[in-house]
Amino acid sequence: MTIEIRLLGPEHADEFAHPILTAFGLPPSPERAERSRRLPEFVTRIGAYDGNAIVGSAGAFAFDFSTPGGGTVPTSGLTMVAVMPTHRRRGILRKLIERQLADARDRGQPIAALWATEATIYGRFGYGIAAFSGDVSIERDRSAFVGSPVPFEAHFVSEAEALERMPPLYERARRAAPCMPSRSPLWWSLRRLLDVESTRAGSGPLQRVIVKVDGRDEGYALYRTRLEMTAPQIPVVTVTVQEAMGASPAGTRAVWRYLCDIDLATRINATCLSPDHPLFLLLAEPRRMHYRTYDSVWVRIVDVPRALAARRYGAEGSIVIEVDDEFCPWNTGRYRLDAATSHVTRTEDPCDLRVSAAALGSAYLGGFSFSRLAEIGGVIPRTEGALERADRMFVGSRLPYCPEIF
Ligand SMILES: CC(=O)SCCNC(=O)CCNC(=O)[C@H](O)C(C)(C)COP(=O)(O)OP(=O)(O)OC[C@H]1O[C@@H](n2cnc3c(N)ncnc32)[C@H](O)[C@@H]1OP(=O)(O)O
Repeated sequence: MTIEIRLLGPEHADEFAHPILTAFGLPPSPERAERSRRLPEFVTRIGAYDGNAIVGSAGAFAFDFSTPGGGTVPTSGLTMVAVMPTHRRRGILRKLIERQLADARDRGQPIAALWATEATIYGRFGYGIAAFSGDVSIERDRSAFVGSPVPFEAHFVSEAEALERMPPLYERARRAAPCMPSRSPLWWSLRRLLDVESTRAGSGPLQRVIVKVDGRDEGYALYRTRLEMTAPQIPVVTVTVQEAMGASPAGTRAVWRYLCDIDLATRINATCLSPDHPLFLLLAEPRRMHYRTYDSVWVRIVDVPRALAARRYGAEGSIVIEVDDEFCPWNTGRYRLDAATSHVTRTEDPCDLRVSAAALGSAYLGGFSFSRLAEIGGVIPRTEGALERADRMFVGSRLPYCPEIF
């Protein structure tokens, strides 16, 4: 059996989707394929072929992730990875990832990122777990906030208004937290604001709300409601939040207060909230949001010097990091990082820290300290105080947070 790896154009979107639809048990959807064709972020479709039959696929979005300190880094967002069950465990995934990372390098994307279906798959390719998220189900009758209330106004907006007023609020939030992808206007309309039957999962139409504090747009909510009548004629409404974003602390407080005060609602459900989400401090009874966590984004460093130069650091000083990278051998070597300027140079100087590619992926956005990673072996300190110095540089004020599964 010879497997050929081919790059596919958007005109092959239907064929490209075949392996992932088979894996997830979904029927072909011309509408979904058309939407994916139109997304400017969807730049790479890789197919694995056995003769004329597609037997594996991997796609990649091109977007910019926010980095600690308010910068951004071009990112290859791996998506729709699947190998047909008839062809599993013959090395096809390995070939697809090799091609994805070569493609990312050609495009000048210093990092790659993904959401994994199974956490056991991607570590071997140098992806490190970089962020966690959680789902909540807030008990509305236990949703009192601590602190002083913030007066606000909430307004329903049309899709066109949402498309104009929500992206700037998202951008303000993105500057404050690492790991948030940039979004084109089409990403907004084809993914975030999309309101077709297949996206509703039994709930009602998408509600689009902007909250204003002191007369200024400060946050937004995208959500649906679902009414069920329980005996004896007791209405129970569940609010399912697609995205709720505050552009400022006041905006965050206002938008969640709005959601928690919707009449008839008993539960407010939301997904993809960061482990340091403000709700942990806003709610008088944070336990009553029933936060359940899972690994979210995995990061793979594709180009070490460019990736390190694309973020800011929390302490000054310099450090020499030696990277071991079997899968992307061009990364292997020693790098001196000057934290004040984010300047990175290759060096032959003795190293302060040795890190695996996956450990560097885990530390890059500040989700894990080098000290913590050293405890499980992905980081080896070579000089006195190196771990503490690296931690002061890399760990930011916010945990990485990706509000959306891609
Ligand atoms: C970013 C995303 O899109 S996440 C979506 C991932 N896709 C899915 O979950 C769909 C269902 N799963 C599949 O289609 C396949 O099992 C895939 C794509 C995960 C793996 O494809 P395969 O071609 O079988 O993988 P391949 O043979 O290249 O294996 C490479 C290595 O990964 C290991 N591996 C592959 N899949 C898994 C898995 N699910 N769990 C644990 N290890 C795995 C293999 O054992 C092999 O290890 P080795 O290098 O030590 O020998």
